[in-house]
Amino acid sequence: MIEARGLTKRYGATIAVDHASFTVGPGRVTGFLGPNGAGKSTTMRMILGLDRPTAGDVTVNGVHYRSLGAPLREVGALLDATDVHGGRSARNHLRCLAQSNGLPRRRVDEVLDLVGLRDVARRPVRGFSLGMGQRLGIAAALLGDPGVLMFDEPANGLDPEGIRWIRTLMRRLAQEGRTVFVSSHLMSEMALTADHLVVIGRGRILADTGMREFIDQNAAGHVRVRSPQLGELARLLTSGGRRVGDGPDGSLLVHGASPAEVGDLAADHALRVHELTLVRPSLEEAFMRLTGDAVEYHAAGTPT
Ligand SMILES: Nc1ncnc2c1ncn2[C@@H]1O[C@H](COP(=O)(O)OP(=O)(O)OP(=O)(O)O)[C@@H](O)[C@H]1O
Repeated sequence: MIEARGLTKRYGATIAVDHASFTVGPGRVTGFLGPNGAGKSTTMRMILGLDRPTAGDVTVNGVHYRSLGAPLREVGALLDATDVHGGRSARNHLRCLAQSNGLPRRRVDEVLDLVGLRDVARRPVRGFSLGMGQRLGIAAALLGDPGVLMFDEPANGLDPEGIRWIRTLMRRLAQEGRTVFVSSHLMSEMALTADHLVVIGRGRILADTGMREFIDQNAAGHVRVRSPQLGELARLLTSGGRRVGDGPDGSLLVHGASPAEVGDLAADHALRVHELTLVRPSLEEAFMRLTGDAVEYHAAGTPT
C-alpha cells in the first residue's frame, strides 16, 4: 500500500507535485498517467525517498521509505533502466544487489529465469539492447520478492512480445496480492493492464478512480451506422437533435443516441440498416479530454 497526503515538491519556481493525495492499494494494477512533465517521476522518486517532499508525506506500508529496514524486500522499483554499471554481467549486477541487501544468492537465478535473461546472464550489460536493459531492471525490482512494485514506463524499448510479457507479469503480480503502480504513456496498453488509475496534470491529482469509471466519466461513446439510405437517416437524426459525423468507409457516426434509438428511428421510417455498432470510448479519448488543459507542450496544429 502506498499513501500520499498533500505531497508537494517545488524546484525553485516550478511546482512539480502540488498537494497530491492518493492511495495505491494491493491486489490490483494502478496506472499512473499524466502528460509529459506532469510530475509522475518526481512522485515516484519521493515514494522511494530519492527526493525529499517540500511539504506533505508519502509512505509505503505505513512507513517512510527511508525508515524501511529491508527496502528491497518491501518495495521493488524500475525507474531508470540505464542506471547500471555497464562492465558487469547481468548476473553479477544482480548478485551485488542481492549481497548488499542481504538477499539469498539463489534468488538471482530465479529472477533471471523470470525475466528471460538466463541465456545472456554472463554478458556485460553494456551490450544489452534497450529491451534487455528493461528486463534487467525488472529483475532487480523483483529480487527481494517485494509486496509493492513500482514501474516507470516499463514497456519502454520492448518489442510487442516484450510488451505483452510485461503486461502479463504485472497482472500476475497484482493477482498475487501485490501493490503494482505503473506509469506509462501507452494508453492502449494501459487500458489492457490497469484496473485503477491515478491521473496527474501539472502536479495535481485529476482523478483517482477505476478504469471503467474513468472512461465513462470523461468520454462518451457513439454509434456507427451503415445504411443504403444514410442521407435520409442522417437528416432524421439531426432534426431530432442528434449530432452526426462522417465515419470510416462511408459510415455515419451518431453522438448522443443509443443503438436502440437509432435502430428504432430507422425502422419507424422503413429505412434499411446494414450496421449498427456501439463504439465505446477509449482510455486515450478520456485521458485527452481530462488532461487537455494540463498539457504543457503542444505541437503546432495539435488540437487542444
Ligand atoms: N531536478 C529537477 N530540477 C528542476 N525541475 C525539475 C526537476 N525534476 C523535475 N523537474 C520539473 O518538474 C516537473 C515534473 O517533472 P517529472 O519528470 O516528474 O514529470 P513526468 O510526469 O515524469 O514527465 P515525463 O512523462 O515527461 O517523464 C517538470 O516541469 C520538470 O521540468
